[in-house]
Parts: sequence; C-alpha cells; structure tokens
Amino acid sequence: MKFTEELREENKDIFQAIFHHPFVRGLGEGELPEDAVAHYVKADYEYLNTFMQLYGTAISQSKKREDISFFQGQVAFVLGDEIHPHRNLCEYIGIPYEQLQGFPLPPTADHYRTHMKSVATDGLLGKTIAAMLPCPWTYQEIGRELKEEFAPEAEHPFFEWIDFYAADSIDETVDYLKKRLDEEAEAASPEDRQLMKEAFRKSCQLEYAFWEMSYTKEDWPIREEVLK
Ligand SMILES: Cc1ncc(CN)c(N)n1
Repeated sequence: MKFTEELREENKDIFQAIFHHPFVRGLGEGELPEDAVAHYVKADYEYLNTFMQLYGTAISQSKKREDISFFQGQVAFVLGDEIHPHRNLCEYIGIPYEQLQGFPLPPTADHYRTHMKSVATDGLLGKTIAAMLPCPWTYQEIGRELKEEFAPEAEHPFFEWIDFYAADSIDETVDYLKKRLDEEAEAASPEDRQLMKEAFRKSCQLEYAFWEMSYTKEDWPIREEVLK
C-alpha cells in the first residue's frame, strides 16, 4: 500500500465528516447562510495567502527543478484561478470580493496557518507536503462528491465552485503532491514518516474545523473593533 493510500485510509473518518458538514452540504444543496459564506471568504482569502507562502517554503526545500516548477505553478494557480470559486461565493452574497480581503484570521484558521508553518520549519520537504496535502485533496473529493450527488447545472448558485474543485486541474495538483509525498516517505526514517502522518491528520482535522469555523462564524472572544 502506498503511503498516501495509508493516509487516506487512516483519515477516512475525517473525510466522511467533511462531506457531511452542513457548510459542504449547503454548497451541494445551493443554499447557505450569507454571513457564513462571507466569514468563509474572508478567512479563506488570507489562508490562501499563507498557502502560497508555504509553496515558497517548499521551493526552498526542493532539490529538483521539476518540483520548483510545480510549486511555482501552484502559486500562479492560486493567484490566477482559485479566485474564481471565491468570486462565485461573493456573487451569491452580493458583496464585492475586495470588501472581504485583509481581515485577521479567526482562531481556527490562525491555528491551521501556524500548524502548517511550524511543520514546514522542520526543513523536510516530505513533512511540508504532508501538512499541505489535505487542502487540495479534501476539496478535490468534495468537488467530486457534490458533482456526483447533485449534478449541478449552470444555474445552480454554486455551480462554478463545484465545477472548479471537480476539475482535472485539481486532480493534477493532488496527483503530483501524492506522488512526491510517496517518494519522500519511502526515503524517510520511520520517525519522520510518523511525523508526516501526524502533520497530515492534524491538517485534515483543521480542514473540518475550517468549515465549522465558517458555519458558526467563529471569531476571537475580544474582537478587533472593541480594542480600537
Ligand atoms: C481552508 C481551505 N482548504 C482548502 C482549500 C482548497 N485549496 C481552500 N481554498 N481553503
């Protein structure tokens, strides 16, 4: 069994919980509370900024040009393409995208950012990839599940969001990261493989928690406006 197949098997509980989360179900059903959607977009815009920085860290840990080129391409993908699902959500709530940018991350998203960055500071590319992989992988599977169950047409309010994450371009990202993680895990010590597993599972947990954070509009107990 490949390392990434083991990861999928060991984390199937969290993948299932994500597919059943009310935010994800709402994407399929075409109906979500608007304030939860706004909360998600605000946090996700900043989260994806961190994710691009992590691709930069992965480049600094890469020895092969193929990897450098892939990670660089992923930054361009987030900047140029992954704005489309956000714009789809902004259209649903009728708020310009620009108005949802520049907000502090809520606690869960902040935790997710800190987790990925702390794993990446270890310096091993395999660990960095292990912490990053649940991000595209869980969304790829959400996209596929929702497309299969709801077969959305162009008039579905979240057609573009679902179509984006069910598309071949996401498969290419996930396939490359899985292949590289399998190779790095193969060459790693048992201790490092275990740390990769822990990093991967925590990111899966935080993927679930990100949906929950958005749905419940989780915020800091003392809000920034109060401090001003
Ligand atoms: C939190 C989160 N996880 C994953 C993705 C998909 N790249 C995302 N946009 N945001």
